[in-house]
Amino acid sequence: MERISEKRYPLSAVDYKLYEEVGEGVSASVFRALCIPLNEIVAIKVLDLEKCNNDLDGIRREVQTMSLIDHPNLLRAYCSFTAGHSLWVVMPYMAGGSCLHIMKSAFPEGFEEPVIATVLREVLKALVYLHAHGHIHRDVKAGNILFDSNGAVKVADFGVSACMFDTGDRQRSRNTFVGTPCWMAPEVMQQLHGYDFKADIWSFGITALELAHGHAPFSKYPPMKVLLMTLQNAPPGLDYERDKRFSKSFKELVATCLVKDPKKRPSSEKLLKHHFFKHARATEYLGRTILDGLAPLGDRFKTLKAKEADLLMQNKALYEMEQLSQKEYIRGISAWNFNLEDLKSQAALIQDEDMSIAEKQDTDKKKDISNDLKVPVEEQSASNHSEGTSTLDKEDGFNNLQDLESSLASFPVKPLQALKGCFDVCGDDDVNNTSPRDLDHSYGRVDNESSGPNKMSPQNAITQPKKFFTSSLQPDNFPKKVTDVDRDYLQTKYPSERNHSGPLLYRQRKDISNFPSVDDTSEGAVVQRRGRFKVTSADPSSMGLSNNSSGPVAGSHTPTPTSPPKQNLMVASILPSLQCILQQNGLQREEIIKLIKHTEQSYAGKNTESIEAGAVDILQAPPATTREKELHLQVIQLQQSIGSLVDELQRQKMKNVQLERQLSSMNNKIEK
Ligand SMILES: Nc1ncnc2c1ncn2[C@@H]1O[C@H](COP(=O)(O)OP(=O)(O)OP(=O)(O)O)[C@@H](O)[C@H]1O
Repeated sequence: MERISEKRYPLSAVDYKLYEEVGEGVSASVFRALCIPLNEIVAIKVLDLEKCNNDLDGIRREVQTMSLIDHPNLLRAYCSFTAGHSLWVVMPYMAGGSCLHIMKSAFPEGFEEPVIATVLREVLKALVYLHAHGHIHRDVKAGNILFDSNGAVKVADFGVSACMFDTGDRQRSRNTFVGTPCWMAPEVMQQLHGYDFKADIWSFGITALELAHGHAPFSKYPPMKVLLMTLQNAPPGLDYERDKRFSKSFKELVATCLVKDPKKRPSSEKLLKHHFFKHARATEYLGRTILDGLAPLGDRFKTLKAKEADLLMQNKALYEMEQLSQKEYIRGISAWNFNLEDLKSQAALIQDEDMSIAEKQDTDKKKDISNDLKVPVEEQSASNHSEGTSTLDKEDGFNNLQDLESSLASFPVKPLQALKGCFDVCGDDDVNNTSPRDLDHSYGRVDNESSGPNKMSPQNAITQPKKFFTSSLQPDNFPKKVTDVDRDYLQTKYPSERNHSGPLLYRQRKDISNFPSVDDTSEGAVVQRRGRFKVTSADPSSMGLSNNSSGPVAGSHTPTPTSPPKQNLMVASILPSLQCILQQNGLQREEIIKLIKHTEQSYAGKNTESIEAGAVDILQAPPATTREKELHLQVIQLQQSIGSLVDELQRQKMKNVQLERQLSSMNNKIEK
């Protein structure tokens, strides 16, 4: 066991000389530095306290944990002090950088098995220590595994770690949603019964896959989708076909960790005895195999930053979006804390196009996806048989939400079906061809602003963009330009890149704004803030909808805080349906008006005399010429279409009325 250093590190900024930047996190930059009195190279994490908002408690916790730990595989803090508006945390300098950075720089397809075994064994030793001391790390991932110049491994980032022996607020924090979605254990997402150190074992399993492939499973999907996939799909794993290069014992190790039931996962201590670790070597092996030949950390960091800037510049739109959202998002991924029901209602609004985009972008990863998503449970870990097995229907992407749909079965028109109908009305191109600027406008982050369609000017479109569906602002074509490795890095650094949580909402808004009978589409004021997510409320009247219409995301009604979650979900889902029906009605009405105009014009143009005379009924007087006969036929056809459209309109109106009644009675029930 490493002894806590007897050296006394100075507690004043003047005693340190900052060199180049070697890393960047949520609200911190990490610098290589010289501790002048000790003549020692250290790393200093400089946290801008002003940017940390209210998270001083989290910072205090991280620094406290970092100072107290005493294990060779955990990155400890030598000391910390404030300097102006910053907090400086002095720690050992890890010249190799993070595992994620190394993969990005030199191993985009992942590492060989002996490297993986060696790294994972070291990480596991750190977890054994942490768990034995009552800590859950909660953010185990390649980005938090650091190497020194000799290949020694240290797990970093205790920003979100929790102590299992805590009481009060901190104990409660273990019932919150913390971690990074791709690495996050299902029980952490569910927040039903809290979680324990087994959550780290899940993240450890995901990290194993990350090291094997160069990216975490599901990393190409938006965070909300990752959550749903993790909860509802069979756990990811190494595939016997695709991952031939890996041993059976590695596959078993991964399968053992990625069991949805935390009780069935082994403890870190037990896992350390797994026969897979027989493949592990001394850490010097890492120095030789993965660190040798790499540029100095500062240069690599600069290169990655430049590459990242390049990627962002390639898609200026993305750049603009990220300017607005990255800090919040990055903060968000390490400290998610929001309500799963909100999440589900937002996820219900995800159209599955990201799936097809991802596939288009990355055809050779198709198998990957099918393995991750569609491999029958039997092919996964045997222990996972009883776990979630739903496959993802790429046609509509809605069977993730079967429970939602069935809960709405009592409605005359199932909302999700109505939504599908809406998609038919609004083509994909509408979304894909729309500039991100338009997207901004359509999302209209115009809290407290009454904004009709034509009021969505660039000036007023974004007033509070950061936390609001960050990623839905991403242009759909961005992933095409990003490789798997880039993707993973960006997923960590700019995780919203793939988050297309908004197209449906966008479409609805856009369509409504084009719809003449809906007066105003102003975006609602934010009424609830759950972590990075906001629940919005629009003025119902401004939506041109009944007061009973409701829906936390697309909608017009503040959910009753005391409502049972399922009812909230139902209420949340009705509004989009109503909007769709209204849109359809509107479109049909427009059609009818056009047809009537067309009919009148034809009639007026070709039968001026008859009309002027007002005596001849075009339908009764037999047409004289062939042309007249044609026109006559046309008029009859047009009248027939008008008739059927009017019928359809009536039907839709009836449905509207029924839905509104249902909604109103539901609201009454909820209020009771
Ligand atoms: N001691 C160190 N030596 C060398 N590089 C480091 C050290 N500590 C951190 N880094 C680099 O700086 C990056 C950011 O540091 P860190 O993860 O601590 O910040 P953070 O704000 O907690 O980030 P996040 O919450 O996004 O994981 C790391 O990913 C790593 O590449």
